[in-house]
Amino acid sequence: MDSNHEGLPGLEPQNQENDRAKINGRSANEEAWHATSAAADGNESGTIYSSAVSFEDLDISPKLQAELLQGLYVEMGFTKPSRIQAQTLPLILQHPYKSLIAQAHNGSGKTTCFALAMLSRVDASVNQPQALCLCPTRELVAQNVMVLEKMGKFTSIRTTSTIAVTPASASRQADPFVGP
Ligand SMILES: Nc1ncnc2c1ncn2[C@@H]1O[C@H](COP(=O)(O)OP(=O)(O)OP(=O)(O)O)[C@@H](O)[C@H]1O
Repeated sequence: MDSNHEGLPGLEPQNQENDRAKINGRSANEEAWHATSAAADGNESGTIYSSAVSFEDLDISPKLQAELLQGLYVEMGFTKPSRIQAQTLPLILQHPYKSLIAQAHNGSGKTTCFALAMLSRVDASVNQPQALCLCPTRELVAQNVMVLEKMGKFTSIRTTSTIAVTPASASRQADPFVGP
């Protein structure tokens, strides 16, 4: 978030963000996305890496480019990459592929970074699992599957999920009175 924002008196930082988002009529996620996107438009070009101004700038697989751009524009409703997307996607999509650890604010668009990378780097003509996304919670599994299905809607790529059942999670499921 913009570090120049004055804090709202009497609120914790997280509550201040939520409150500011409510005042602007946006969800906290939307607010965060607008803030990071605005920063990307500013004069913060100190990076040694190239960054993408548009989704067309990216090395999306030529075989899937039209379908994935349709997914991004039509299904997801995006117009241009957010800052974290602009900075990371060229690294993930360009040969030689790099391993990447990235950190950015909640709601800054990180999911698209790995979702688009997974969809672009699989070979849709090969009918076998080619990309694996490990998630720490079942809610994130559901959220990521939804994004992958929407973004990949115009491709023939299929997404499926599996949830590990541990003794602890199995006993929680068996007892309806134990919390999530
Ligand atoms: N390039 C973009 N243009 C417009 N909206 C976007 C863009 N990228 C992401 N969004 C939207 O911003 C919201 C937050 O994106 P996303 O969930 O990918 O962020 P995140 O960084 O993964 O969040 P979290 O840290 O909470 O998991 C979503 O509603 C998503 O559709």
